[in-house]
Amino acid sequence: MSNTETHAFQTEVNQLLKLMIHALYSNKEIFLRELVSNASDALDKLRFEAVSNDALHEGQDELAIEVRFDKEARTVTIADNGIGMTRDEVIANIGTIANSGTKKFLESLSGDQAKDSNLIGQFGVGFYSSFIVADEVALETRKAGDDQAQGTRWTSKGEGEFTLENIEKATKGTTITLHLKEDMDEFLDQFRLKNIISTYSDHINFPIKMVKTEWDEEAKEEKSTDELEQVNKATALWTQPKSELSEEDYTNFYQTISHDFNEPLAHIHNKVEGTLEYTSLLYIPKQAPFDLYDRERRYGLKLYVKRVFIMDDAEHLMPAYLRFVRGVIDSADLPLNVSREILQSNKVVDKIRSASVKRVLDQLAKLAKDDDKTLYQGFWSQFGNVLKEGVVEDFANKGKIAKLLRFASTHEGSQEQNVSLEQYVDRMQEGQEAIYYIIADTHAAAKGSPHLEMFRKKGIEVLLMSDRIDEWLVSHLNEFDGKALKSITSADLTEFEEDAEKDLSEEDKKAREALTEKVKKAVEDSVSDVRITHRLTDSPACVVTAEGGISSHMARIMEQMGQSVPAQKPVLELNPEHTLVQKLDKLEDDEKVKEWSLFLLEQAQLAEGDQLAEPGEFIKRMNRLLSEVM
Ligand SMILES: Nc1ncnc2c1ncn2[C@@H]1O[C@H](COP(=O)(O)OP(=O)(O)OP(=O)(O)O)[C@@H](O)[C@H]1O
Repeated sequence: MSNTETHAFQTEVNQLLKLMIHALYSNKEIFLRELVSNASDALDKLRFEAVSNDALHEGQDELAIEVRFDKEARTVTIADNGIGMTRDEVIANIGTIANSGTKKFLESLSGDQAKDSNLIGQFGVGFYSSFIVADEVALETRKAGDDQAQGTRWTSKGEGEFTLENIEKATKGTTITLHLKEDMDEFLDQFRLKNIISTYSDHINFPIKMVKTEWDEEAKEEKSTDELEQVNKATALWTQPKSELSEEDYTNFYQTISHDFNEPLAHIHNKVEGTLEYTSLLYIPKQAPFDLYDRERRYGLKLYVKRVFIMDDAEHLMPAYLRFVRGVIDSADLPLNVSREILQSNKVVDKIRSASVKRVLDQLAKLAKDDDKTLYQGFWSQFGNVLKEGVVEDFANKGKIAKLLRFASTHEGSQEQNVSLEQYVDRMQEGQEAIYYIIADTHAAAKGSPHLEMFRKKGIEVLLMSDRIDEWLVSHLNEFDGKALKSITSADLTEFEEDAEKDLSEEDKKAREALTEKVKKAVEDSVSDVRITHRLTDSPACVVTAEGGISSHMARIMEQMGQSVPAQKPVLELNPEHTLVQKLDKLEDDEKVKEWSLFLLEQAQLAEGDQLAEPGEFIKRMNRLLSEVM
């Protein structure tokens, strides 16, 4: 029974294919790198599974990839004798987009081809890159260990649908045949294909073979022989000494394992010998993938044991906050049958992990120190928010990570996060004890906050934070270089009190006390205290968080996350220099005092980005007060 079925591609796949063909046209030879990389993964998987089940080899001990071309049929074929796929796996893997990150990527496309072409760099291209050069693709596969009658053929012209049928396939593994488009004859050439393989796939861990050609003197052309020859070095790149590897080798290997066609930002290659023996080749990408914040996102590290691939996404080898790191770790000290469970609590893994984390952080510190800041700033804009998680997550490296943080600040005035805590400390004023910051929902709200007025006047720098994670960040980063981090919206800013009150007469002090008492009585249901402010110059009032309380910004985040937040009353601070407050001070009618006090409280809450409990009441009150003065 051939059991032929035709399936429609998910609509997104069509969209993706079109975009890919357009965006990668000038890079079209990468199709071979992608297919060889998939073949190599399939061989890796077979080798790993065959450790516990030798029968999976089906008597073929050599694992290899074969690349052939046929000038008459105009095809290029890539075959592997790896793990293969069942019919169900073909349906799940090829022609469907199961990965939620990919779905999000597709949703973000604008439909404008030029703009979207830039985005494709954030997405791994993989199997679909076949359609850049082919107008018809056939994939024949059989799972290792299955009966030879259980093979599957998948064919598609890349235009909306694919067909599946059952076939007999004598050998395990996958063969992909590309029927080249009209203008792709350049790939029907031994020299060209060999050249692409040695450029991109020289260090694939398995032999890549092609049919040997010989010069035919009579016909005056290269003729195929019956022999196969190996066309790549097939040495795992990470086992080579650094001195023998070029930047280009490192980049090509990165692109092979990551399916990213950007260059990496940096690579870190180490061979460790001694009590522990392992090699690590870690890459920091330039661009964040789309699913960086997806909880189910795969990690980018591959684990090998003595050059045998063990697993992808080895999440125990890197903490979550460095989940963007890609690369390979090859250990000589782990057993081949190591499982994810074993990795979770294994001393060898712990040591490799902490050394690898240190290497990545050191590399980042090196980049951050560069005279040319563009690379580090580029990194920060892509991965800064993920790195901040490290302050919360990685106690041992908190100090190192803190040095890598970058913030927007009143010193620069721009939205770009480019000020380090070290720079801030260097610029601190004489006698300044704390590092001041403000957190708001947006950069504009932080920058426009009335709380900054006094700091501006005194010329004290304030860090402007507006990322979602910043509240957690500062709650775990109490100090830097011996200086406390202090929110300028917290009630506790006593260091400025003395300065503000030193020229006041006793009489003035008493008058101010009377004012705060009067206002407190008027709005005592809504506030925890009323004080004279030290932080305002232009605004009449502001609200601050009571000591030990949760900031209103934090309360909002917690509410959005569905957590219950205990009701809290803010502290209302009044600016005695402001006309409105001076007029309020002169009012005698209790009702009027209450109206004006509530009005000042509510406008201060609005300036803070808080939601008013009764916005309608606020409007009514404001209109009443306005009509009185008009
Ligand atoms: N030669 C092959 N042998 C066995 N399975 C394969 C082969 N080629 C592809 N696959 C399966 O199809 C899946 C999808 O391949 P595809 O190239 O689209 O993406 P990918 O390799 O998973 O990676 P990425 O999303 O990083 O590009 C693979 O994960 C693998 O399970």
